[in-house]
Amino acid sequence: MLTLTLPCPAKLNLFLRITGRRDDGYHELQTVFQLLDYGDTLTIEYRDDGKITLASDLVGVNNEDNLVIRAARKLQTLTQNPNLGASLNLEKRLPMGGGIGGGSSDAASTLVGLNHLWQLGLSLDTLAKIGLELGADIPVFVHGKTSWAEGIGEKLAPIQTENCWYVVLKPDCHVSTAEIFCHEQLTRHDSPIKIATFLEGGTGNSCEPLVRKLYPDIDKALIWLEQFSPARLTGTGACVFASFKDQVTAQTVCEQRPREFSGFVARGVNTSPLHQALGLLTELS
Ligand SMILES: C[C@@](CO)(OP(=O)(O)O)[C@H](O)COP(=O)(O)OP(=O)(O)OC[C@H]1O[C@@H](n2ccc(N)nc2=O)[C@H](O)[C@@H]1O
Ligand SMILES: Nc1ncnc2c1ncn2[C@@H]1O[C@H](COP(=O)(O)OP(=O)(O)O)[C@@H](O)[C@H]1O
Repeated sequence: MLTLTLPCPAKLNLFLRITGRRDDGYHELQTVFQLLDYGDTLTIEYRDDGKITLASDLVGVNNEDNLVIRAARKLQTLTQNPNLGASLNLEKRLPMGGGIGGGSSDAASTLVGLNHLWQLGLSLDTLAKIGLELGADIPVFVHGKTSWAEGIGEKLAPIQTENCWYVVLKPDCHVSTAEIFCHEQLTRHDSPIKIATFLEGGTGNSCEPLVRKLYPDIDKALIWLEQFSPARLTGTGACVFASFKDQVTAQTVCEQRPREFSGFVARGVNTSPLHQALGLLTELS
């Protein structure tokens, strides 16, 4: 097959605790990455002239800085085969800087897709390690399973979460992950918890108090969504979310949102739509 069209699903952080800080400044976390059946779409066309090109509707990011191109070039360098190339086309649906992992998921689909198209035969573990050098959130999308995560998000253990629907709201602001992690008021010493505590529902997002204070629009979105179901920040924001038992209820809530928030409804999935599209779980895991 010479062309692949692949999903790049979003994630939510169902909770987020910051348990420490490494010598390199990166923070150690505990989180659950919940994959969603909603995301960007990446098309990859094989080329045999060694060129890598990208067409993208992402505004504000140069192609050379786009994680898709950066991931493709990194993999190409490792292959040491000057003929392997690709024309990539990225259709963005996920808001940038939303804490829902759009750029990371695009990069993961690039790595997994090119591995397939270029017939490199690299394992998901190897692809995840390559991805981790580009961003802490890439490994979970490479492995493609809703997971309990530790370390900086690279130590992953798949878990099964309840089958539910999420309303995700994006206030009209952009949160820089680096800004939040550098902030002096960030809580950095949460005690580690066990999975049972998460399953009992006794957890939150440690970035949320600071982000709410710095971004009043996010605070407003959380207050609005709380009317319907417990609401939370994902990652370092800017998106907030709440879960619902069925699609109709979630859609009804989403449609009532104040127009200052964009939003979408998505189903939580335990296996990534990317892996379902490629039938990868049996082939590579
Ligand atoms: C904290 C999370 C939770 O999902 O936030 P979101 O980005 O999704 O909101 C992520 O792990 C983020 O992952 P990602 O967005 O890939 O972060 P990176 O590009 O690797 O890092 C951006 C910057 O954030 C800081 N950073 C990031 C992750 C981490 N565990 N500790 C950090 O201190 C570092 O200053 C780094 O330079
Ligand atoms: N394909 C891409 N999609 C989104 N952002 C990208 C992409 N490539 C590079 N970026 C950069 O990565 C940053 C984080 O983007 P994103 O993954 O959407 O946010 P988050 O990490 O908050 O979920 C953006 O601010 C942007 O500068």
